[in-house]
Amino acid sequence: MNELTIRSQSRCFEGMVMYCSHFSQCCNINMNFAVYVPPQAKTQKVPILYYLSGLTCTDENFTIKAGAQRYAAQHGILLVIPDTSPRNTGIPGEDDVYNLGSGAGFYLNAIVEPWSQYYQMYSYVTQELPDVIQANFSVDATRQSIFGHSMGGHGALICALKNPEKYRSVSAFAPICAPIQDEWGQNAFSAYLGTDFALWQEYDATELVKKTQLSYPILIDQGMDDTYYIQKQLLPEVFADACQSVGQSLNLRFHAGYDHSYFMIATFIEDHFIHHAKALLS
Ligand SMILES: N[C@@H](CCC(=O)N[C@@H](CS)C(=O)NCC(=O)O)C(=O)O
Repeated sequence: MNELTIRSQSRCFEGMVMYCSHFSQCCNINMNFAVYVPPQAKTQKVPILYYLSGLTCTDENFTIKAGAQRYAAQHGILLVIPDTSPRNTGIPGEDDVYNLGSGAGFYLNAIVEPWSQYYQMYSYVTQELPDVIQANFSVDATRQSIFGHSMGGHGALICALKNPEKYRSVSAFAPICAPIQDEWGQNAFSAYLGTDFALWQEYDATELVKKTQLSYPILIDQGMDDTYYIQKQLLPEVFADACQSVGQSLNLRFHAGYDHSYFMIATFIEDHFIHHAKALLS
């Protein structure tokens, strides 16, 4: 059940970048993910940091662009980078647009046919994938954290907020912060979740933080020249207001001149590792 196919592996900072695939029970199809196994895993069980990518990404974008392996090796943290959706499901139109279907799973469990047959990304990243990682790598499953970018930054926030005990820390680069209030979110939620507004709220970070607070601080970095920030797809201020109203600790940092790209992520990735290492290694 947890059998992995290793598509490729390359040595990196004395550890290993591995591209893997496996049959996912909950998504009902083969899924891809990338892993960075730090050198420390040769002799001990290491903590795990999940990274959820944004719209249009595969397991490759972060792996090749963020420069994360240097810091994962330094801190002895195993990185897991799932794909952003099931692929090649045969659902009509699945590859037609960048913000729905392939590359746009939104880390939720779809209830509307035909998406619901495959698009169970919330269960996949919070339950099935952690089981697969535990069964196949030298990890300490009691020590795991999560971060992500854009759609994946939102994914990280909801996974943490819905599971306050499961993760030790959370952070995000330019996350979508209030999907039920922006166009990307409304488009995806109506396709995947239908018209049940109460269910929409169950997958919205701003709504969730009003109900459940985390005992640890949330770190968010946002570039001020980010087109999607300017177009109000991300709405970090709305999330910040909700955090403030309920006393959730949030370190929201704005950076002049930075856009939505992986250049921004590469610039601030070290700080995110410091943030997570503090929680994972204490
Ligand atoms: N409008 C863009 C949206 C895609 C986009 O900016 N995706 C971000 C995440 S929301 C990303 O990480 N892209 C891949 C990359 O930069 O490597 C498109 O049509 O491609």
